[in-house]
Amino acid sequence: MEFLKDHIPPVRRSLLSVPADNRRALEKAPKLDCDGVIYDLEDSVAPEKKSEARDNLAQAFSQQPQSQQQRIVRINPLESEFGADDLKLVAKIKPDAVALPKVEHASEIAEVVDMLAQFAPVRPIALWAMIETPKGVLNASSIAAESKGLKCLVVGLNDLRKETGVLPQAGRAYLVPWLMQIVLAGRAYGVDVIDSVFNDFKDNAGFASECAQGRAMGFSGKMLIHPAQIEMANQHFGPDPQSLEEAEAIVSAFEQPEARSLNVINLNGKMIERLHLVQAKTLLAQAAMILERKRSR
Ligand SMILES: CC(C)(COP(=O)(O)OP(=O)(O)OC[C@H]1O[C@@H](n2cnc3c(N)ncnc32)[C@H](O)[C@@H]1OP(=O)(O)O)[C@@H](O)C(=O)NCCC(=O)NCCSC(=O)C[C@H](O)C(=O)O
Ligand SMILES: [Mg+2]
Repeated sequence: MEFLKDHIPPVRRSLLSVPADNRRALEKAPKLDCDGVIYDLEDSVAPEKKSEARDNLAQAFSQQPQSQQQRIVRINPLESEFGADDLKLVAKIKPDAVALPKVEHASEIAEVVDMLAQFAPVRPIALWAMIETPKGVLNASSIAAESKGLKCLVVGLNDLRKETGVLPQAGRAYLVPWLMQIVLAGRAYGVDVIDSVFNDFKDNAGFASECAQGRAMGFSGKMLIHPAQIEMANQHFGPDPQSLEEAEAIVSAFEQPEARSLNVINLNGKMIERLHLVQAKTLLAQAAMILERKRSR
């Protein structure tokens, strides 16, 4: 896997949102098997608790300076009375990324990048954008194309439903065109795409079917609200045994001397090209990363 070493896309199957004012949840989060934690200062924290929530995060990060999980802090909008203080905290605790809610234009990302460069000039912090308003969806491609430092688009369907009047329905039929627009925008510009939260955390069948749909649509993972959703998200968005077996077979087939100078081969009645070899190697590398993380826990 030598050639992939610096290019393995980060694994983002499961991203658990944790309200930063909830000390119990903050304590639990680092021990959970999710790929990332989104520490929320925005909608899950009441205005009078924002300051306490920031203090909690400062304490949590100082107690655990490194983490196997990707750590993302979702701040309040910059134009709100809380945005600037949130960003100062981000500059101090240095998470892996800062998530900006309700992004509608690339200029909002640029503004955060500039402010962070002032507060924390040494190490740039990656940006994630929540796409959860009608303008956000319409502008998803310019947001992805023009935002330096942007690594992820995360869909927020609660806000999008609120803003558009689309009803929550199994199968998300009326939302699928917008979801695909966001997937396409991200993929066109090398920005990862994460599917929205599923609110009914006791409905396992509904959640499983939405994970399967999100995976089939091309999302890399799902934002989660409850620890009970982690395992299923990991299963649906992670490499399954059959895909791993197929990936091994593809790698091995291209290693045969007779395949070395071929760009296309017949593998058990299926056309396989070198682009499938790249996909196979990426999958195997991600699976190895997941295993390694499990072992070192
Ligand atoms: C939804 C919840 C309020 C439910 O909480 P609770 O009633 O405490 O659930 P349980 O009793 O089932 O909890 C069992 C234990 O698990 C811990 N727990 C629960 N949730 C979390 C969590 N998110 N992270 C870590 N740990 C968690 C409880 O503390 C219990 O532990 P124990 O005491 O040991 O038994 C709650 O799950 C919750 O607040 N979830 C997150 C809400 C949130 O972050 N909202 C913002 C993100 S959603 C979003 O972004 C929408 C988007 O913007 C959009 O527009 O769509
Ligand atoms: Mg929202």
